Amino acid sequence: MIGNSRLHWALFVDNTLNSTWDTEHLSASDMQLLAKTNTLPLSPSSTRPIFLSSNLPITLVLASVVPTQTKLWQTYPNVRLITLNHIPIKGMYPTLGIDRALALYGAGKTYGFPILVIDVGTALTFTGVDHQQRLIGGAILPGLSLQFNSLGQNTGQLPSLKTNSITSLPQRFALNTKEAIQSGVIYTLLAGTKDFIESWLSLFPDSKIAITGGDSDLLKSYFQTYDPEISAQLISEKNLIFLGMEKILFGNG
Ligand SMILES: Nc1ncnc2c1ncn2[C@@H]1O[C@H](COP(=O)(O)OP(=O)(O)O)[C@@H](O)[C@H]1O
Ligand SMILES: CC(C)(COP(=O)(O)O)[C@@H](O)C(=O)NCCC(=O)O
Ligand SMILES: [K+]
Repeated sequence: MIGNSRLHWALFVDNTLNSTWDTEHLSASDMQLLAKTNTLPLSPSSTRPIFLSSNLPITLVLASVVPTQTKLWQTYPNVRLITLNHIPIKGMYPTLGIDRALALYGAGKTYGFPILVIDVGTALTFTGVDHQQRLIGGAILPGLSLQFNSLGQNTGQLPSLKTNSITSLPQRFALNTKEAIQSGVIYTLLAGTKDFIESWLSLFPDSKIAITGGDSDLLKSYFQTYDPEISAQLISEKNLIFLGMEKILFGNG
């Protein structure tokens, strides 16, 4: 899965999700080497890729929301691209992100329909589907890092905060710059997310709510203090997209 911040990898063995890891986006020259040697990167995103090779031909199944990266990866041998046409959800609009459709399908098949998926990634998305597997719709806003970075990059005096520097809920009425940014971004995100959840539950009272993405643990931990009742309803699953892929590729579930 090619996301906007990084690559998310999963190994499927015997038609089953076996393991997952993340790497950085690859360069064109890395890509040429991979294609030539029929190898794939196996490493955490913080270090330089090392390469996994196999004696068996590996089929690479690709889903992407980054067209430049999609183009690069299509030079790899044995590559299959997953598109919206493969996803049995009704009423999807043509430009819906494939990551949203896969996560929605993975979540629905795993926990049941209807379901609302909250993906706290580069962008933060809400995506909801009803009992009949029909897309109801959703919303897109900047994710946590994007909000912090846009403040840091577009002002003269504000620092670009890192999400990992914030471990607990900040003081709401802050008396320094760093905490004022944390308070503004986080309390607004919590209030907005709560409002989307309540609005969804008023339409589908028996719906499950699943949360995924790079900053989902962080958002869920803030909710534990901010609104324990909502927090208890959030099903955390990092692999929603790959559960969706598993079901589409192998019909599991
Ligand atoms: N090790 C990490 N590397 C990059 N981003 C991370 C990491 N851990 C948490 N994050 C957060 O996750 C966000 C990206 O979300 P994620 O769902 O992983 O990516 P994508 O949007 O590429 O699918 C980043 O903006 C960052 O705030
Ligand atoms: C909204 C997204 C940018 C989220 O991407 P991500 O944060 O997961 O990298 C992606 O799903 C996308 O490009 N969607 C297309 C527009 C839409 O879904 O309506
Ligand atoms: K994502």
